[in-house]
Amino acid sequence: MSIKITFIGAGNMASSLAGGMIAKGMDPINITLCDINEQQLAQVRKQLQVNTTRDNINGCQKADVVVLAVKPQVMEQVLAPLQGLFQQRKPLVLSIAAGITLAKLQQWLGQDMPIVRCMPNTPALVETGATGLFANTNVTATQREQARTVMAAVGLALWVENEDQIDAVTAVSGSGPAYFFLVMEAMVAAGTALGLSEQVAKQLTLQTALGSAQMAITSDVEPAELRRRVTSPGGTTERAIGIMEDNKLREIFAEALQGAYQRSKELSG
Ligand SMILES: NC(=O)C1=CN([C@@H]2O[C@H](COP(=O)(O)OP(=O)(O)OC[C@H]3O[C@@H](n4cnc5c(N)ncnc54)[C@H](O)[C@@H]3O)[C@@H](O)[C@H]2O)C=CC1
Ligand SMILES: O=C(O)[C@@H]1CCC=N1
Repeated sequence: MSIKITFIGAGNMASSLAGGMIAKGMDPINITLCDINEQQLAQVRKQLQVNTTRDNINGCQKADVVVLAVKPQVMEQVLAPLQGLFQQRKPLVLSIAAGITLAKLQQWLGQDMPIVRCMPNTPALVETGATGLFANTNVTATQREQARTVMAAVGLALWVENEDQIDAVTAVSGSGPAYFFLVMEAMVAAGTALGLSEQVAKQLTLQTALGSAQMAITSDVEPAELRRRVTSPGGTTERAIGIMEDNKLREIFAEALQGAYQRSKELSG
């Protein structure tokens, strides 16, 4: 990939995406990260050997693709000074901000800008990210492929059918790693309470998470059936799953994801 990519914002997500792209073979010389925080820039320079700048306009001068990776709350003020340059150069803009609609981005950058809303997640850092994408009508077929290729460099990249589904993607996979990390935390704590050392409980938990995901991904069988195969009648799993069902685990997930979906909508203001 010899396209030039600039990230506005050099935080968690930008460094995960840039790190994943470099791990996939992209030359860091073609990657620029912009941030107002010099410490943040020093860290990514050291970690990734990318170009960095505190000047967003300067950082976007040569970019073919600009990834908007600042918090949704500051997006409007960050984009205002960039509108002139973007109108001249028309780079492909990928926004990863939760809840910021294409309508808002077009209002801030120009109605004719090619923009793709993307919702990645942090496992992009280890090339196992999951991203949902939706493009506005200014994006050409070549640019669609460019956007997909950028995100596919760090994992699964899927187009969704309409913009509303990006909020659902945010609830499922954007925020999703945090749900699994919480489950890991809870299992390690519970295993430790049962007498295992924290280190052993952690290793067993993480390997179990990895193995379960691997099985679910590679098998033709549905997760529900894989679960049943672990659950011997009258056995230990049945007892544990029964307690989870009695405590309404499914309802908790339904409510939690509905909350994330609603919050994604609220962030669009
Ligand atoms: N963290 C996650 O798991 C995911 C986050 N997102 C989205 O990614 C975006 C970034 O999130 P994080 O990386 O977690 O946030 P972060 O807080 O780690 O990074 C944001 C960076 O933007 C910088 N910044 C603030 N004002 C700036 C300006 N005027 N010019 C340049 N840089 C500026 C901050 O200094 C900070 O380093 C958000 O919009 C979020 O909704 C999307 C998917 C997953
Ligand atoms: O929590 C958030 O708002 C962002 C979006 C998805 C993951 N992190």
